[in-house]
Amino acid sequence: METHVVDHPLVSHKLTTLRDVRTDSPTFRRLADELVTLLAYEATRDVRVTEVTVETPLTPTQGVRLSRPTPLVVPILRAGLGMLDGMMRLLPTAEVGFLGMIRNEQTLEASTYATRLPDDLSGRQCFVLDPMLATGGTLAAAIQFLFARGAVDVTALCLLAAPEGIAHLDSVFKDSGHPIKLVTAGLDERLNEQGYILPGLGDAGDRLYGVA
Ligand SMILES: O=P(O)(O)OC[C@H]1O[C@H](OP(=O)(O)OP(=O)(O)O)[C@H](O)[C@@H]1O
Ligand SMILES: O=c1cc[nH]c(=O)[nH]1
Ligand SMILES: [Mg+2]
Repeated sequence: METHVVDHPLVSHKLTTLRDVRTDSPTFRRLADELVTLLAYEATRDVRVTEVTVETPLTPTQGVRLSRPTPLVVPILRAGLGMLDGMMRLLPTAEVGFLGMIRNEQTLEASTYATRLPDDLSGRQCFVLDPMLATGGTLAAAIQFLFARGAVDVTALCLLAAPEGIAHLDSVFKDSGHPIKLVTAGLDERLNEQGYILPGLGDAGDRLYGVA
């Protein structure tokens, strides 16, 4: 899997404040939104475009427009919802599918409680949004849903990733023949005994929306 850790002082600054335990929910939501827009700029570097001719007030010239079918953006509920607006700001014509997934706190197994995706994703570029890549179980299952419906390539945007999660995705998809890309604001050290990313930022869903 191609992994891109965005190295930019604004990204580091916003991520540091997200990590801070004193950052309240309204500030956390705003910073996550801003950070995603910066990640989205990197994540869409290979978005497919088609050459077109456009008339300026002076003369025709060559340019590009986003190709059809439009990309599909898939936030993984709940915490991925906190990344949706920031992504759509850069890709306003994208379509949005939804996956509701939750990780069992004891077994760390991911399960799916909601699926609202187009049936046919043939030829679609997909962007999956989930702030935390921990064991990788959630993201692996989400990506499998997309490939099963015919998606051709998948880019995951995560605020933070753990080495264990990246290794898991590498092993699950190594023979899949499908390109997968990860764009993240930070690659952290490891998981703790409860499967939380260290140093991390805690439970992203709780910090965005409160304890459910
Ligand atoms: O890589 P994994 O080990 O699978 O863990 C990562 C998942 O855990 C969190 O979701 P959570 O289950 O807390 O649900 P929430 O978004 O509703 O809080 C997070 O948003 C990821 O989806
Ligand atoms: O550190 C972690 C790991 C999984 N999910 C979170 O929200 N945070
Ligand atoms: Mg959570």
